[in-house]
Amino acid sequence: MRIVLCYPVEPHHIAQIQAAAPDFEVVDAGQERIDELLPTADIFIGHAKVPVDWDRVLKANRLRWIQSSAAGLDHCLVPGVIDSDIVVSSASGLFAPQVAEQTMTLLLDLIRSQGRFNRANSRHEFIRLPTDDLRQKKVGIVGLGGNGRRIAKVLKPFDVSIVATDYFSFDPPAEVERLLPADAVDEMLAEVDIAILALPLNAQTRGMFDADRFAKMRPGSYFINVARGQVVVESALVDALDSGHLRGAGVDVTEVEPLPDESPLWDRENVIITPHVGAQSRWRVDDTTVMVCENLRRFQAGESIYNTVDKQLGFPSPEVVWHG
Ligand SMILES: NC(=O)c1ccc[n+]([C@@H]2O[C@H](COP(=O)([O-])OP(=O)(O)OC[C@H]3O[C@@H](n4cnc5c(N)ncnc54)[C@H](O)[C@@H]3O)[C@@H](O)[C@H]2O)c1
Ligand SMILES: O=C(O)[C@H](O)COP(=O)(O)O
Repeated sequence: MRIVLCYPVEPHHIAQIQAAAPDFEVVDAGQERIDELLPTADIFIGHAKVPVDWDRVLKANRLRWIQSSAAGLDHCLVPGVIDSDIVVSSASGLFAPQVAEQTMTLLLDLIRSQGRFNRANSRHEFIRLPTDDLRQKKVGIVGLGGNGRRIAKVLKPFDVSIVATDYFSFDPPAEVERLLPADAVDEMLAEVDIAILALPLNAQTRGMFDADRFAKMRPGSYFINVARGQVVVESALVDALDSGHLRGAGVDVTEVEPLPDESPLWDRENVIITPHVGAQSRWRVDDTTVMVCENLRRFQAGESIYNTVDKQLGFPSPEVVWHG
């Protein structure tokens, strides 16, 4: 039995995984050998950044479990995998602390005019501009999973009120005043000053923030995306910024990555861009390995695996999300 992995492990992480699954051969494919080695895997752990020939993997008929090292599963939930018996689990919630910090970075930079100050600083200009305030704002979080909940927890002490939407119905944490169903997103957008996207990319959410949806947002509101760029029709976001309907946007993810040189999102003082670094952390690989080892133990014991997804939905239910 073979585990093939491709997240950036060091030898001590491999030793940890080997100890958790002594009967398995553990092979570090890196990104370079992933396409070659995936058909030989019983378990795959990682996030392939290179094209994978999934037909070949499915034909080999060996793979039993994909443990994604990313929360987003758009890299592996292809139709053949969805229709197969392969179990798929995500890294949902694993990066919640750093995604929440990234959200705060984008939000505070935007509201406190840091984009303008950075540009002025690069010209050695000491300008004093009025800024906006975070306190007393109403925030709407679209997707109250691992990331959304942590964002709510970190935001609340800034004296904001928070509402959210989610696909599932559950008792929200104390920081969230009201949890609405996913299809009430327009109702929520009409009442908030800041919308934060923390939902997965799937067939239902691709292009969900288009011109009609941006028009539902309150005039002068802010938009933050720490989810996936393709949930947004970026030309519609640009139009909403150009018209002044939106006051600003902070994006860690964009429709095309890297963001093309000619994108109108560059060079705007009211847009803060970070290069998809929401999951980055000095502890990322260590934390991932802890979850991987616990899930390996559960897999071998025939117990339920954290973050197992209903493959038709593409995301895990709140009861199984990993909270560290
Ligand atoms: N910027 C980054 O580096 C970064 C890091 C981690 C995750 N992500 C993205 O963020 C997403 C969320 O991550 P997570 O760890 O919180 O995952 P998660 O699975 O814990 O949470 C996703 C939540 O979204 C909800 N949801 C699904 N469809 C919805 C809809 N139409 N409207 C409202 N809610 C909906 C789900 O019910 C779930 O509670 C991931 O799928 C990934 O694409 C980005
Ligand atoms: O979905 C995620 O977990 C993040 O977007 C991280 O993606 P990455 O593996 O490319 O950093």
